[in-house]
Amino acid sequence: MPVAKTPRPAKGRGSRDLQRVAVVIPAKDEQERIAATVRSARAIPHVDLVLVVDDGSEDDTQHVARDAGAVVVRHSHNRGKAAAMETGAAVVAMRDAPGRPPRLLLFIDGDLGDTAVNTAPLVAPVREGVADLAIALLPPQPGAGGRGIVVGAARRAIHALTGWTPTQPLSGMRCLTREAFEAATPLARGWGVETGMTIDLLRKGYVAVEVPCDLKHRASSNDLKGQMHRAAQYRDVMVAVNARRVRGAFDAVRGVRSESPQIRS
Ligand SMILES: O=c1ccn([C@@H]2O[C@H](COP(=O)(O)OP(=O)(O)O[C@H]3O[C@H](CO)[C@@H](O)[C@H](O)[C@H]3O)[C@@H](O)[C@H]2O)c(=O)[nH]1
Ligand SMILES: O=C(O)[C@H](O)COP(=O)(O)O
Repeated sequence: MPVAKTPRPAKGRGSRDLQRVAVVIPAKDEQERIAATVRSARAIPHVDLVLVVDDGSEDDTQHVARDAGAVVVRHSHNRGKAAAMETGAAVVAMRDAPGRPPRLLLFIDGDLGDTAVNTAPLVAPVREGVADLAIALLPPQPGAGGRGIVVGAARRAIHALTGWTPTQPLSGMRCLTREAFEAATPLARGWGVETGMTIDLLRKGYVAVEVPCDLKHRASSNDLKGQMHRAAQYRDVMVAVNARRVRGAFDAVRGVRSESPQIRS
């Protein structure tokens, strides 16, 4: 059984029982699905805050999310998913209560709809100190048109830099401790955020697990829009990876030792 880098307080001494979870939802133009996603996320055990970061939507995402019971903050213009995650984490920190452990952060996408509650299995391994980072493994998605090019590139890069071969390196549904989140900042930009976070945390000795979750999202199809989206994903993943390759080479020259990665699946 893996053990997280940072031990959690023992059960029964009060602290772990007080550990709450904030769901953070970066959302751009998600008015069709955000209400169902928010309502479903509110049903996840230990969640006492559902925060939607409206990333400069041009539709009614912010009002629909608020009406569904979320706390909503908004970027006045679109800044990309990673920036929305950083905004969300900063707002959660402002709302963490003194005397309580900082909330765990559960990042989920805005398009999960009624299946958002099925990210609940990501919380237990982090809350119980089995892992610092729990990443959702999704079942095959109907209508998905990818050929595995971006996924394959991210997977190979993570393996080359950490020794771990993740099954779904781009999966954005992930729960982590506040400490691990801070260790992963500044986040890689845009669509490189998951790949960068996984590399950074494993290199620092944090423990990652992948957990199957029965989720359904709006998968990109094979049309022009889908291909453009994949091209942007590929660009951002490669920027994140190359920055970390360079940093790794610098650290090697300066004699900085990364902790041996703790990897479980
Ligand atoms: O500028 C943007 C674009 C998207 N989003 C939100 O980010 C989430 C993920 O976007 P989506 O369009 O659903 O992306 P996917 O193609 O489904 O992305 C997959 O791959 C991404 C990495 O490339 C991960 O971030 C996602 O979690 C994963 O589902 C959604 O809630 C979006 O509303 C933003 O907040 N800002
Ligand atoms: O559809 C997906 O899984 C992502 O957009 C990545 O695309 P890929 O299948 O080309 O890796």
